[in-house]
Amino acid sequence: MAPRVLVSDKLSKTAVQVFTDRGVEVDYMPDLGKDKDKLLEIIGQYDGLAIRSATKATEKLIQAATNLKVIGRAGIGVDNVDIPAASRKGIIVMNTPFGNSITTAEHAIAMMFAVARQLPAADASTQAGKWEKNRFMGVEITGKTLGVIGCGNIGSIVATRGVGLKMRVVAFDPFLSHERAAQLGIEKVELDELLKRADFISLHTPMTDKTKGIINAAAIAKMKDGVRIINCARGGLVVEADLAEGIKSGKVAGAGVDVFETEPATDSVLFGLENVVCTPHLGASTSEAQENVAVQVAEQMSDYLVRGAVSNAINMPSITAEEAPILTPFVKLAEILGGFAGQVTEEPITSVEILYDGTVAGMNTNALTSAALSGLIKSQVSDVNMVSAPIMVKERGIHVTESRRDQSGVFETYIKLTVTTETMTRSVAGTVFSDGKPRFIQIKGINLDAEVGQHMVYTTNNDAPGIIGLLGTTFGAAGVNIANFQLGRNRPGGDAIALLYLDSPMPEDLLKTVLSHKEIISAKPLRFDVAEATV
Ligand SMILES: NC(=O)c1ccc[n+]([C@@H]2O[C@H](COP(=O)([O-])OP(=O)(O)OC[C@H]3O[C@@H](n4cnc5c(N)ncnc54)[C@H](O)[C@@H]3O)[C@@H](O)[C@H]2O)c1
Ligand SMILES: O=C(O)[C@H](O)COP(=O)(O)O
Repeated sequence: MAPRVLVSDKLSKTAVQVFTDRGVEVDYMPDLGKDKDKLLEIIGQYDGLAIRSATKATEKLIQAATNLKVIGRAGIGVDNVDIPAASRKGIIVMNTPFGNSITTAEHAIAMMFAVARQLPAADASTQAGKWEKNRFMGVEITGKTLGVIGCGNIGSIVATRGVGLKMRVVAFDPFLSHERAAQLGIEKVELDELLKRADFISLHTPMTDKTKGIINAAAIAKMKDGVRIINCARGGLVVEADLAEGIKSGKVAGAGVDVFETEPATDSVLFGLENVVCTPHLGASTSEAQENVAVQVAEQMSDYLVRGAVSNAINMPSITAEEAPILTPFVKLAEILGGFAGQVTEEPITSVEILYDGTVAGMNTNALTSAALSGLIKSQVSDVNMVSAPIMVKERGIHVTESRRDQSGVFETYIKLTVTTETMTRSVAGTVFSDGKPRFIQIKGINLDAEVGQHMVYTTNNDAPGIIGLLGTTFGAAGVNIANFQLGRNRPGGDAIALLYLDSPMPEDLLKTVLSHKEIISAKPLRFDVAEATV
């Protein structure tokens, strides 16, 4: 059945064509984002949800989204999506990080000019027939200092446009390197210095605990008299009441505000103040940007729903469409190894170590680790996948490490997963054969070569004659067919293990019978999510 996507915000209609061309059914309801109840009622029918900023993907909506696999944001900010809730539910959240950057940077520059020359007020006055030539005395931009807070995709475009306008540009961004600043022709400075030096300040950070309210009364007090502030990033970055005070006192000569603490902003302390230019979150609103983000999000969502490729996901490592088929058998292997460790380990796991050896070490190991963790935790929680597993493992305080090395043994490639609890360490390794099927090749350091089946049993015993016959007879007597039987031991007469691949699940009373044999130390039925053997 074709996957179904709901578009609940005003995306360019080109998105509909992209979805359809790629075999995805799409319902285009651009005003639905505002109708929370209706959205809640129908969201369960969809595999994908495509949004802009009007739809709020809250925890409540996510809980109701029983089939949802992906939320695609046609734009940059994902603060309208409850990412932890989506991750816990295994839903990928993706955005389009570049599609509207130029457009938004241009809006910030437009705001800077509008504020420097009071264009909106001058326009309104002129069209009202007042001809107030003396009222609208502006300032030049050339030679002024532009302070950019947050110098990522948009901030760096604003910065270079500033340089092009013959401004001196200083930027505050803890993640901006001096080399990158030099490349952009700007100066990297600390926040206080930026506040002290800038004639214009433009904000371009995401909304985080650290950036919320970054422009408040204390910050404004440190600024130059007559500073002009532009915010085309997120409303909460500026404390609106403090900015309004700054404007009223004359400390701040003007502000360009595209984003508000509460949106839609139908009322604000900033409305009606002298030289405050407001737009209704128009930063990304050009036909070019909207076409870019709509096409991109529809391509990304379709690629994921149809081909398993992941790009620009906030909560999952990327997997390209080219690598998806190569990665798939290894994703399965990693999940099986995690599944084995999760099912046989009966005490709390404190750490997991995953070793990638040989060719697999050069693959997308982030995705493989997510798959291994998903397998590991599946025995404890029913609803987990590669998106939710890392977060669940973290919540359980399990420490995860990854290592890679060049081919070190007879196998061209293998994955080894080691789990540690308070009392023991257990490892399991596996590989993918040329038939694309996963195999167990080592358990507890004991070599073997076992196919993976849907129903399996893992037993341990002291190496002694007659165990194969004993297990064979016991399973035969219970009418359970053994499809494959693999044994291994560390030394003659030492620790021995057996992995039995069964054609049907192991009945409870058969397990009791197996455990009643004094030669058998432990027996654990296992289940793996692989195709059932045809008998
Ligand atoms: N008005 C609009 O319509 C519109 C359109 C697009 C994007 N946006 C918003 O613009 C903002 C920037 O988008 P972007 O694509 O440039 O993001 P980005 O991730 O490329 O850049 C953000 C930059 O902020 C920096 N940063 C993070 N924490 C910081 C801190 N505490 N102090 C200083 N810098 C910090 C990061 O290092 C990064 O370089 C986002 O909030 C986004 O949602 C608004
Ligand atoms: O983060 C973004 O991309 C912008 O805020 C644009 O939001 P919009 O899609 O609602 O215009």
